[in-house]
Amino acid sequence: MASTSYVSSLESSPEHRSYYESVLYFSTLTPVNRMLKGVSYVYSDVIQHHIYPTFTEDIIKNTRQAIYYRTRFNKLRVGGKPVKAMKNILLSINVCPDNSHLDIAIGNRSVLLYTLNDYISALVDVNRVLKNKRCSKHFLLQMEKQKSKIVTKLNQQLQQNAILKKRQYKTLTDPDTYNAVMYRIKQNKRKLKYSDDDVNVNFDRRIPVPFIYYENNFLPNASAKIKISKNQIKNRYIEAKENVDTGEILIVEKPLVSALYSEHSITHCSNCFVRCTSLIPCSECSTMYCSEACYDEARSRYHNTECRIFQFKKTHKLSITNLQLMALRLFLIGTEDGTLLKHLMSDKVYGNPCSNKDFNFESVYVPEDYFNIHNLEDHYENVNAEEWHNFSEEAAFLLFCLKKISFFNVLQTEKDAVTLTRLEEYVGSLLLKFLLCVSVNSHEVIEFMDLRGNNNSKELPIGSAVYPTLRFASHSCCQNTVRYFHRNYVVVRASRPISVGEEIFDNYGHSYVNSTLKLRQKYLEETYFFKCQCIACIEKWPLLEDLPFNFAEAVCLKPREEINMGQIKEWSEMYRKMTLAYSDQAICFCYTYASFLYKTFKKPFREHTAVDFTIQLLLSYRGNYYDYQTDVLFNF
Ligand SMILES: C[S@@+](CC[C@H](N)C(=O)[O-])C[C@H]1O[C@@H](n2cnc3c(N)ncnc32)[C@H](O)[C@@H]1O
Repeated sequence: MASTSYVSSLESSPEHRSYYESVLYFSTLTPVNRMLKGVSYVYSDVIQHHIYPTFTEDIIKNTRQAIYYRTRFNKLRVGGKPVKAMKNILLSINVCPDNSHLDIAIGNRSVLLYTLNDYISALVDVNRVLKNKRCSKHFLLQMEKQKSKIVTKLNQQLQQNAILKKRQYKTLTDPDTYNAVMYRIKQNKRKLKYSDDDVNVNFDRRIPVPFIYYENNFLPNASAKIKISKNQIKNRYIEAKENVDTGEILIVEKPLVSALYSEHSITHCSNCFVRCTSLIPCSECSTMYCSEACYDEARSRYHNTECRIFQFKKTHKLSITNLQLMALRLFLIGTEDGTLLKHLMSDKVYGNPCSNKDFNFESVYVPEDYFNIHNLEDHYENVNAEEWHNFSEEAAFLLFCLKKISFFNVLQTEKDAVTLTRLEEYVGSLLLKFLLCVSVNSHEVIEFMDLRGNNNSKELPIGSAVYPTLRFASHSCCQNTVRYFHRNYVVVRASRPISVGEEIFDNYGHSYVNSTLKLRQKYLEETYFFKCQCIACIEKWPLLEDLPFNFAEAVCLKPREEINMGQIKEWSEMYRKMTLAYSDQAICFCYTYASFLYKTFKKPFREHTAVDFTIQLLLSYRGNYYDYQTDVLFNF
């Protein structure tokens, strides 16, 4: 690492420019020049001001530190403090180089997991240690004993499950409660599926990610009932090709890129976002994965280069934001770890990050093709000078990190210097472009927690992601879809009947129900650069508390005498008595009731909104759902 060249070049660099001077400069440039020159303009300021004084090569992995945390773990575990003990053993695993001490720490964690009744995770940990055979004979023997204890417990649990099922069957008379309980038992059973030598376990043992029933020939992650269309105002958007029923699945997909929020880095897999009590670390940096399979996938897509950046402890202290991480990953995936760079730079279209080569509506959509990454919406013409300045600084920081790990030396460009080479400048502009893309195309990934002990449930944001098909969906303040997550997969379903030719709408975070017209319009204009013209905005629908709620007051879509009011009364009573836990019956009833309401009464009506909420809540139980009473959960 030739850090000395920085010293000499920085000594001769100009005085640090003021922020306002910089923003003023950006205001004089055309949008294209901001994209092409922005990073080189701020580059020397960024390294001088933010990075250089503290940026030293400092590998995180450290056996001594790992042993220190393990010793603390042992004291805390024996002292009856499992949560603190778990945190310490995770830290030990996190900092430990890939040697026998890592196996000892993993074996120790297995013992704690066993006492917390988390047998599958305990088994996986033991199997990892036994497979590696790196510890002493004595320790391996202890692990063999631990394994037989765990397997016995798992068998007992399976038997208990069967007994519980029979007992519930006899005692439960209310069909809703019965179904909710059966659903929990089913979940539990799924969690208990294992084989004795499991190492690569899929920890998401709740409900599998659903299938798309009608396959789309062009959009591999979407139902055949939708297509991408285009108009002048919105650019691309999603449209129904056929009538869609309430509850139908429209999209199921993995992210193109995602990034876990750092506060969940020792409780969730960094690649698939599953909550997992037996995470393993990357052998070089502190990133944690649920399995070898996830680790391998991350390495094959983006982690090899990113890992070298993470290995600088100080980089961690400066902290890369989620937005930056996703932009970096987009860059690494799109350019195949830099191998395509020279080819792209000399390409007539891709050589200019501002060029607009449109999505190809007539061929099969391959999300990871550079072509499709390049055509992500970036709004480069709408970003103001101050934002350009800030985005340029963020891109310059990423570029600096790439230079620092010799990314460009491999590509045979000039060595470290403050003046950027043409290739480096090009990479800077791509990073800048991808930062813009991520800021308008990403979604927050949510986990749903049932905190029944506290009489409370909550949605926990765990990371962010860009989804290859969902990214085409426009916003509406009264959207016609509902979305939920399985790990970082997204599932999008219709939340009401959608007719052929109607647009499929997502919601970008502000709904007419809980956000005023002024607030949501401001948010959408500032963040997504458009003025919302959805029906709720045009008709100025009131907030939830001011909506009509009485069936007698609701405006009907057909003559009132044709409406079966007896049926409405019956369904509305059933709806009010429903248990708010997932069951197939409950969700089917809500779909039917929602379809009926949307076909019968004009929006906005409070009952529509209530059923929309219930559908979202019930579906949340199907995705990333955790129950404090039955799951082993840690929040550090
Ligand atoms: C996530 S992208 C959606 C796909 C985008 N239209 C495209 O062609 O890639 C978000 C952008 O779509 C446009 N958009 C989304 N909803 C819109 C709406 N209701 N009206 C007008 N433009 C909208 C805005 O330009 C927004 O920044």
